[in-house]
Amino acid sequence: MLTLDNLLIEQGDFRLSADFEIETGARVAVIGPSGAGKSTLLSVISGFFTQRAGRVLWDGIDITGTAPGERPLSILFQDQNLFPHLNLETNLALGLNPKGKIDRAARARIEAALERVGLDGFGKRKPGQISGGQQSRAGLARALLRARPMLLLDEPFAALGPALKAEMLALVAEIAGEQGTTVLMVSHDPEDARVLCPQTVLVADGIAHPPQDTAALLANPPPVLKDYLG
Ligand SMILES: Nc1ncnc2c1ncn2[C@@H]1O[C@H](COP(=O)(O)OP(=O)(O)OP(=O)(O)O)[C@@H](O)[C@H]1O
Repeated sequence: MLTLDNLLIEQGDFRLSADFEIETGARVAVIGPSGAGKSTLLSVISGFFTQRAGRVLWDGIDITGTAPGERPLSILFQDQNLFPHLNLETNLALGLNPKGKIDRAARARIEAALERVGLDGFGKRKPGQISGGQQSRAGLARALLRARPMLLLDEPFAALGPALKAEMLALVAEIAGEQGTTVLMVSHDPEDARVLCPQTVLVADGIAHPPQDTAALLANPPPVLKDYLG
């Protein structure tokens, strides 16, 4: 279980509070107006940005002071955070250990992860030598390989066409289901929330609200969400 305990986030004039829990294995969309603080909330959970007050806990253990790489999570951004000068094999190996060392066991796991996302035989290619959709798959393969309890997605599939995006969301659902992964996904597309996430955290007016039923929220959105959805 992820617990955001009385979090207060400040960034210049910007303030955001969050005080709720997310059950293990839940899939939760994070939606709200541009600039509301969705990415910042994910940065605090992943440890790249430090909150003003409050704590982040995983299964009751305080991870507030834990370095990003040591937290029980993987995070995927739109650019898939792949290193352009390294081939996919090495990019994936860096998900396993910080030096990217590839022994026989690691190679087998990397090959299995690439195969799982439909990229078998692509290990020696660099990110620039594959398509955007394939880069998304490679990013997901690295997250899959790390097999951390939480997967944070910050609009990783926003640049993909509708068919590819649907395919990636289905792949996330499948892999998260198998590994029991807790998923938090920032998206501007309410359809993504509908498809992947039974629950949604609404971030608006300085508050990250506790998770609520996605279908009910989208069927009857509060004014701030209605304005944003158009
Ligand atoms: N380095 C910074 N210094 C001060 N304020 C910042 C900084 N970076 C972001 N902000 C502010 O923090 C707020 C939250 O930004 P954030 O990127 O988390 O919003 P978001 O909901 O993810 O937006 P979007 O949907 O447009 O990506 C914004 O109002 C932004 O202007």
